[in-house]
Amino acid sequence: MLLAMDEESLQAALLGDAAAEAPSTTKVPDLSGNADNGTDTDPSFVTKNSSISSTTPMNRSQLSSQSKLRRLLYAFRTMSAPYFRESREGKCLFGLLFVIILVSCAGKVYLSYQVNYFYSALVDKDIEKFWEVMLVFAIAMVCFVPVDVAYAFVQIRLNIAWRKWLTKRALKLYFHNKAYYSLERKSPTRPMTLDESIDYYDAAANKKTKQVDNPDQRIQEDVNSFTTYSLSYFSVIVESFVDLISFSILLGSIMPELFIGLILFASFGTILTIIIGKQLVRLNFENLQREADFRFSLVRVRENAESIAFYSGERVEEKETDRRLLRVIDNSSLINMAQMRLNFFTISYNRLTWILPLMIVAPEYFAGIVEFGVVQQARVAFDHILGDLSLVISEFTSIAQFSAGIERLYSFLNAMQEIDGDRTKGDDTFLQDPGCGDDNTHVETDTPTISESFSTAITVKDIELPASSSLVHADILVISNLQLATPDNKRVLLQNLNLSLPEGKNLLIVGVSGAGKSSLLRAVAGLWSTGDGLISRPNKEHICFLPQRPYCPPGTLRDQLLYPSTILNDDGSPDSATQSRPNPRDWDDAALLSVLVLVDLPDLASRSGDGDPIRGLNSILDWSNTLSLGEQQRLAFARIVTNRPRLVIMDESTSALDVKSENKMYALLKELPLEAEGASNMGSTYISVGHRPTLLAYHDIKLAIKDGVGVVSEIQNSFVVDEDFLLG
Ligand SMILES: Nc1ncnc2c1ncn2[C@@H]1O[C@H](COP(=O)(O)OP(=O)(O)OP(=O)(O)O)[C@@H](O)[C@H]1O
Repeated sequence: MLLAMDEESLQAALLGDAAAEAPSTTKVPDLSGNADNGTDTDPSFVTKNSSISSTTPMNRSQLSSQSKLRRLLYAFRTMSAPYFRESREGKCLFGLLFVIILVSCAGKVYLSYQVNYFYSALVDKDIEKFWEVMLVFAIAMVCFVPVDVAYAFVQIRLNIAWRKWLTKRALKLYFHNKAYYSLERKSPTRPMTLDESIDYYDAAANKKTKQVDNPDQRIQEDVNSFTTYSLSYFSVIVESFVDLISFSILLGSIMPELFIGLILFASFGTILTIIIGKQLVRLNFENLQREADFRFSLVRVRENAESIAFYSGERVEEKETDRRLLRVIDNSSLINMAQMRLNFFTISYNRLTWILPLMIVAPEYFAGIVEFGVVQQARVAFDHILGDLSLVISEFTSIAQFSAGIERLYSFLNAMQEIDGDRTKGDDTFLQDPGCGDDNTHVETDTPTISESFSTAITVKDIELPASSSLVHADILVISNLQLATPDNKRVLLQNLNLSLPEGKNLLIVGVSGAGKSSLLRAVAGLWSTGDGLISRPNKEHICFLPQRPYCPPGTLRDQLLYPSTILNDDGSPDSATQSRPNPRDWDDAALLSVLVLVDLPDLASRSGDGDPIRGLNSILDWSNTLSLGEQQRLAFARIVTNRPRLVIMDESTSALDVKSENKMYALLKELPLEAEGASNMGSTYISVGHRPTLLAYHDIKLAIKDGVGVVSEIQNSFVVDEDFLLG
């Protein structure tokens, strides 16, 4: 039982010494992140474990091991406390659950006394007493049914509420300041080779990097198991504690020798279980990771089904999924072996508990020292105390899974905290609500790597745009002394770039493939910040980015047309995060159908609605796989019409269109009246990245990127295909 153990042996058991256990060929993820050198790299633990540095090498493993349990408890506390601090419902349900558990325990103790009377009445053939006890049993049964039902109900209700809160909070943190993008950028390019993947995940587990794998699994599965396990352990621990105290008093008073034997027996069993089963924690940690990797490989196939089918790449995919499956199976076999070793012990231990109390009590009964009823009562008390003291033995497998889950979830939430430049670090702010809609334009995605080449990051600032009546064409984009490097800081893509773009003038960015054109757009969007310099551009509400690969969110055709202004609150008002965008309600069916005509998709709605265009607007399809790439690109232009941004930034967003359609889309941009508040009466200003010479005709200024240098020039004659296109 947790309470009866000394901390050192318990933590050693729960977390194991992974490094000692590891076979020499496999690196084992160390759950503490400090096994290698005794230095904890997680800043949130530094002050707590600062004593480690002053310890002698002999004590280091002990201390390191001790910090593992502390780390686990610390992670548990920082993840669980915010909910109960913030939520009134959580506090009430928790209090109610606690009271119900106490009532339930009191009932059990009371009934154990009745068991004593019951058996004594049987042995004495005391009919009156027998029926008296039976009546008490009947009343108790009626009274305890609602208590037991309420127990289960409140526990599940609290679990649902807590899971909802924690998942929503994790999602908020995940989406705030584009943490989802930053986390993904820190992940390796998939698919990895088996060895690379092991190295990568070990690095993540050791916190040498801030990489976290499979955030989807952590949000969907790990949060759920964290709340479920936490509550069930809370119930079990409170129950066991009350049980232990009351039955210890009972057994100690009626049979002290049995009580002492029991304590020794349970302590011995717990320590041995921990020693035998400690490997299970590490194996369970890996199990979660490998299962998620396996699932991810299948999701990837589903998402890229057409490309794989064209390549006939089934064998490659099958081999890769097989390899990932094998990793799951290998680990499952190891878990099975470890479980078998544990079972050998626990099953023998449990069998022994059948005869042990009888062996101790029988001599006293035969000697006539105690009555039969007392023997029974002692047995009941023995069973209870043994169950309480053997909690670690009986629950070891699930404790191991719980520990692995805590570690995974904590490292995920911690990575999001670290990545988000807006968030202050510390226990009190760990799961703090980041608020909504006020993301920093500057995403600190890559700050940790900057120091190698740059002492500062690129600064992105919002420009205040003049109102529509303004005759002066103010600058809509200003780039000053920009140095841009790749996030890994290995390559400088742009040096000393200066550029001003007045509103109403359109910019074309050209250069060979890999020159850094898309990267410049990423810097303007605030996604990449490795480098130096200043970028001033309008607030993101006034910008629309059309990425190289069109994106179709899940939803109706209407949602595709309005994205990203599709969010409405429950009362029908626009979401506060997108308030400056047009209200989706302003776009009725007829207006949306006319937008489809504008972007050359006149029959899309009726096609999608089996002849009924209104039905088509509300139909939900897998748009990415239903529409051709060119259709998806035209749909992206439709979003510009509905969202009316002041600045449109396009990354090869007409690459799949024929020249005529391309011309039509650009003409649309030039003529598009801007209705958004404060907009000018000229069309949208746009910036394009592209390789086609035909694009020259739609732009006024050209930025040619070559060997890290950007040259800005006016486009004089769009009919001359200049050398930037021919030579790159
Ligand atoms: N996450 C990343 N980490 C490191 N390097 C990257 C990353 N993403 C892109 N790069 C590299 O940065 C360079 C510039 O990429 P970018 O996408 O800007 O090229 P581009 O000029 O838009 O090319 P294309 O015309 O082919 O789209 C490329 O060499 C690319 O390999």
